[in-house]
Amino acid sequence: MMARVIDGKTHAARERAELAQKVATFRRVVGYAPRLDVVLVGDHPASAVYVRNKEKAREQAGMEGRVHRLPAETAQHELAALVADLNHDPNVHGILVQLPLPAHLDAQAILEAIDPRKDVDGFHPENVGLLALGRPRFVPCTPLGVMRLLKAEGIATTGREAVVLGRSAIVGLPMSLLLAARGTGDATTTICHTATPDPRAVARRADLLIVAMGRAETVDADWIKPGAVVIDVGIHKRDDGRLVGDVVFESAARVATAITPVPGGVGPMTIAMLLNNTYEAARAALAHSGGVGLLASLSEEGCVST
Ligand SMILES: Nc1nc(=O)c2c([nH]1)NC[C@@H]1CN(c3ccc(C(=O)N[C@@H](CCC(=O)O)C(=O)O)cc3)C=[N+]21
Repeated sequence: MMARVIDGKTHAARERAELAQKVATFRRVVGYAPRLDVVLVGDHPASAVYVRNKEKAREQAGMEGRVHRLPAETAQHELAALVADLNHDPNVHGILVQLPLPAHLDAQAILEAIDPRKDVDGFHPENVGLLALGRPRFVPCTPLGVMRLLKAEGIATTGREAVVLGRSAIVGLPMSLLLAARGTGDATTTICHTATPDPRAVARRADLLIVAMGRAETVDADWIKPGAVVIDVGIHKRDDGRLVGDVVFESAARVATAITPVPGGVGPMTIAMLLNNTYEAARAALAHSGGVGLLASLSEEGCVST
């Protein structure tokens, strides 16, 4: 029996359509649209593609935004100055600095310079801390997208064994926090990383296996308990141009009960969640600036946060 293939593209399209409705109402009631500004430094080829995809999705959702393209040799203080400008611009609700940054720049310092209330990536230490404490504000888009995908597919996590392969700050760590969180994942959650002696043996215990190790086509059928759900967060371009994940899809799909493909799995959900976070940032900014009456009108129109 081949696994069911989880269609992230369709789920993401539905998420974006629902968001577009909320954005249209927001614009009508409040008089402007949520705005996401993206900062792209240099000409990393994959980043250029991702940023273009984000732009397309943002426009389709009816949201405002700009892309700030800076040359690869931009200095730390120049990038920091742009971030400060965006922090202070009341028309900008969400800020995303595309990673990776060129090697001479200190990415951590830049991420910490972003106003945490505009940090729609959820990478600022304040937002990571809130998530760790079970009081999430902005949750990183990829793990949030995975949780939405599981929910939409009717895949329960409560009381199940979840294994996360990878402990990165942008995927593995927040993914583990969400899976373990009370009232969110409620799963028994294990993290495997580069110091785990036998990650395959641990992976094989998983009812739900999240693969985010950043190594092309590494996890095959031998890593998977029969009937497990497999979520592949990896994305790599092979020499022949083909996109692949961290999972050997054909092999894994023979053992799993459901699996995400690459492309068309987690990636499209990531972008949809980025736009959702930006909408929430705009709502929160409105509340903060005393737009209580307008917020009430939004709620009456059914635009409640989820
Ligand atoms: N500050 C920051 N925030 C990010 O969220 C961020 C980042 N930097 N740097 C790079 C990674 C990667 N990432 C992806 C988003 C969408 C797809 C996506 O839509 N993938 C499509 C295919 C895209 C293609 O055709 O190349 C798919 O999987 O179907 C992939 C990868 C966000 N990232």
